[in-house]
Amino acid sequence: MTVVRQMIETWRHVFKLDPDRAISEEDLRAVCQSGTDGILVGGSTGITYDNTARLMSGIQRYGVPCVLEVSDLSAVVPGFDAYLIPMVLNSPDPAWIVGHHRRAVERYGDFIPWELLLTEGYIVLNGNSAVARLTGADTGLSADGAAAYAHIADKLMTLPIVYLEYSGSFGDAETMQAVREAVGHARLFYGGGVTGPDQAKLAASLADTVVVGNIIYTDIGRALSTVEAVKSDAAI
Ligand SMILES: CC(C)=CCC/C(C)=C/CC/C(C)=C/CC/C(C)=C/CC/C(C)=C/CC/C(C)=C/CC/C(C)=C/COP(=O)(O)OP(=O)(O)O
Ligand SMILES: O=P(O)(O)OC[C@@H](O)CO
Ligand SMILES: [Mg+2]
Repeated sequence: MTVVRQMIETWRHVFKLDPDRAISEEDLRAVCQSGTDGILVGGSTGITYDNTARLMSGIQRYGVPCVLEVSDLSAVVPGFDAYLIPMVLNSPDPAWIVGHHRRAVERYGDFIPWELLLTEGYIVLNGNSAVARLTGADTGLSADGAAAYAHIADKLMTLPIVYLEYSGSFGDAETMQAVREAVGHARLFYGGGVTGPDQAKLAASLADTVVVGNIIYTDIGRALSTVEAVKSDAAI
């Protein structure tokens, strides 16, 4: 197992910071010193080399693991602890599954530090999210349909991460349960609509790793409260 795989195996809670959104120094420090297991840097639109590099530098002052979730080839910045590479499994457009990836591998070739890369099999389920619009993901899946993608990612593709993505809204319980049952060896990431302790505990009871994003920018206190909620053993 690679070092970065070992690292994510320990993650229960991570914050996702978007290079395209402003955050104060005070809030950045609070997020980085919150006791979270890592910071994911990522977003689906407006991501540039400069805003990504600036955010990376800000986070790295605090010593928390800092990982780039690559969404744009022009914004691959050296210096992160690891690179997560999304594949949107329920997109009908192969560009979001392997197309951009082929271009990236052609472009970076021998310079790719493969031991720092991990692939994420995304299942995108909130049709109103930016990532669903960008990738045209088929968000009308039943619980069984979502679980089928999870089986494909976990068993046929043996991906290290299955990412159940409801960005902007909290997930459907039946679907979350079905995906949980389908994922065996992969790490199950859940993200979407975790805005306080109750949702954080519920997500933590089903997923291995809970990702908290948008609430950082609207209510920092509630965002910080999710760390302890996820890391405490009790599930609601
Ligand atoms: C020396 C050195 C560092 C070399 C570089 C090595 C390297 C990392 C090379 C790249 C290798 C590679 C294969 C790259 C893939 C390139 C690529 C562009 C792939 C496409 C990825 C993809 C499917 C993107 C779609 C969007 C997506 C899934 C983004 C993930 C993050 C996400 C869902 C954010 C949420 O978005 P947000 O904007 O917050 O949405 P809301 O508004 O709904 O909140
Ligand atoms: O922004 P939220 O809704 O918390 O979702 C987190 C993350 O899964 C987004 O990619
Ligand atoms: Mg977001």
